Amino acid sequence: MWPMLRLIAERRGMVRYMSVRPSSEIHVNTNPKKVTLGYLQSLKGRRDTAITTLTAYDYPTGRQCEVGGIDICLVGDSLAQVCLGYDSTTRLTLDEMIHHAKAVSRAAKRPFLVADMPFGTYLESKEKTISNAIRLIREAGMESLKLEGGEEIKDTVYELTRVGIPIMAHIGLLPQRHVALSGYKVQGRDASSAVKLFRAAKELQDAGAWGIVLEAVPHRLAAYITQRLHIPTIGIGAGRECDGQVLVWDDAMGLWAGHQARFVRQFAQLGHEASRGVTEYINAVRHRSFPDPIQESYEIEDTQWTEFLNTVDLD
Ligand SMILES: Nc1nc(=O)c2c([nH]1)NC[C@@H]1CN(c3ccc(C(=O)N[C@@H](CCC(=O)O)C(=O)O)cc3)CN21
Ligand SMILES: CC(C)C(=O)C(=O)O
Repeated sequence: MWPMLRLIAERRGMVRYMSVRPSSEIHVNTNPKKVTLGYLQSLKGRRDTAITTLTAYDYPTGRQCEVGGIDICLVGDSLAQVCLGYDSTTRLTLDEMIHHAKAVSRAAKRPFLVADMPFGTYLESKEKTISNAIRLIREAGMESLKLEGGEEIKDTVYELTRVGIPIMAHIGLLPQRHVALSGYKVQGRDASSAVKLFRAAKELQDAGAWGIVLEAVPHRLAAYITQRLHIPTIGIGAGRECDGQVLVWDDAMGLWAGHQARFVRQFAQLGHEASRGVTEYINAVRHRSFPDPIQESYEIEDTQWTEFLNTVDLD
């Protein structure tokens, strides 16, 4: 856009969120080929592009990710809250996760598919963890699994990686531990907790994680971690220096009516649109303008109708 036009548009709030960089310089993967770990790794440290991730919970959201060209579809355990109406992700069962992840994998073929291991499914024993992980890969068609936790879960990450299951780590704000952490709070805001997070990131990388989600950490810390790891970082509330970004589908699309974290930006207002649609539908039904007798209804030929009436009149 011409600088003058941009200025006018900016003043009118039309390009509030547009990058200052001309879009021609931004690398976009238009390759319809399957997103692989190798491709994601190749995006590490790239300044001219970023790994795009959205959560998906069912066939339609998986389909939108597929068609829109999203790199990673995450079947996050936020599923518990945004789709199933539970008050915490800790309520989600493995069977519920598998049921939804299956639907996503039927829809999203090109994106790399990652599912959260639900709370408690990777804590009991090594054997139980591996058999739960195998169900998510075999039954649900997932390609990788995400685990919340710091250096205390590095052995689990190692064991799963060793049997050939690609693992994504997740540090910072850990929603599965919201009770232990006294709520959903930004992590790594003081020097000692920042050190812990940095060390955890390195340990998880050494344990074999192929990538790591950084949730709700100061952007300077996320940038520091990103620069010092050789695996991609995917941020949520972790600033723009991460190798990629992730948002919850319902947050990004304006479908979530509950609490919105500071890091949420709505890229569409589907909730408003759906409310408008419901109201319009109710009005049309009550005013008997729906359905239209020609466009939205079916005919029976006059001769058939007469024959019908003659037949029933005889009864
Ligand atoms: N709709 C939705 N979006 C999410 O991102 C999300 C879920 N649900 N459910 C599971 C977890 C929970 N998450 C959350 C929930 C709340 C905050 C939050 O309110 N954070 C405060 C931080 C305040 C502070 O420590 O200063 C904020 O105001 O951003 C953050 C992440 C992320 N996940
Ligand atoms: C917010 C993302 C990273 C997540 O873990 C989830 O959707 O559960």
